[in-house]
Amino acid sequence: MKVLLLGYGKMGKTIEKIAQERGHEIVGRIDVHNRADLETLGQTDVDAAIEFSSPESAEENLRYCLKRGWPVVCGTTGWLDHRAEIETMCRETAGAFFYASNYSIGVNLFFRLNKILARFMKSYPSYHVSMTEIHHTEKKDAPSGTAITLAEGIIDQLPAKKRWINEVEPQEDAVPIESLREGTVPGTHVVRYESDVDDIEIKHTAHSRQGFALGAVVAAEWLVGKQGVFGMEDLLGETATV
Ligand SMILES: NC(=O)C1=CN([C@@H]2O[C@H](COP(=O)(O)OP(=O)(O)OC[C@H]3O[C@@H](n4cnc5c(N)ncnc54)[C@H](OP(=O)(O)O)[C@@H]3O)[C@@H](O)[C@H]2O)C=CC1
Ligand SMILES: O=C(O)C1=N[C@H](C(=O)O)C[C@H](O)C1
Repeated sequence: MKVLLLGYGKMGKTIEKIAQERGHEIVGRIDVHNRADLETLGQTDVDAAIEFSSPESAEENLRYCLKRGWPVVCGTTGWLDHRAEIETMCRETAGAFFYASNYSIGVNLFFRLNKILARFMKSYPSYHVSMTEIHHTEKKDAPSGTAITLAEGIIDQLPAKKRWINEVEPQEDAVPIESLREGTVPGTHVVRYESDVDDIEIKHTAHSRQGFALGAVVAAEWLVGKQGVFGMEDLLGETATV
């Protein structure tokens, strides 16, 4: 597979290594300084683009890929106010777009566990839900995309919770998300239910970026030849061996 990397930072470089180990060819490494190189790539030079850039640049990059007819896997967080427009453009152009706030298998299992736990906790209103996410100090967005997906899973299950807030002070109708930025932490997420007498916590700790990068490459392999808007539920429904 001929892979175009849009965003060549920490994730772009980790994805490059894994893609090459899996036998793929990297046909472009685009960052903020060499965007003009995109114009030199022809329609058939790219089988799949993998977009891990910044909250400010993702939407433009995605529009560009869809315009060029390149299937695109996106992992960038913090741009989702524009998600509906990109999904519409994908359908209108008969393109292929895959998005996940987190590509690691472990986190996607954690998403499921989070929903199951929230469903249980619905019957125990004396427990107060809150979340903490910890990431490296270079992270641009807060809360993390993963934390937002977890909060959405809780809001789906707990009728009293209508929204998330990125602050620690509790509010009756909100899931509070605390965002901590420490050293080089790849990504840690904790969901907590606290009562006067005890606490229940579930936690996912990424040890490196390998899991995110492998998931993104597998998603690109899966996306080639498809049309539509996809996410991890579509991929994991079919793949047990990632
Ligand atoms: N979904 C998932 O599983 C994961 C998602 N992420 C998300 O991926 C994104 C990238 O993370 P990370 O690699 O750590 O960040 P980095 O800051 O290390 O890398 C971002 C890269 O994007 C480049 N960039 C900036 N603007 C543009 C542009 N207009 N076109 C092309 N490239 C551009 C930057 O260039 P320059 O350095 O020159 O500014 C940089 O090379 C973040 O949003 C992060 O939250 C991260 C891990 C997992
Ligand atoms: O910026 C990061 O590093 C990460 N971002 C994603 C997010 O915002 O959830 C995924 C992972 O936690 C690492």
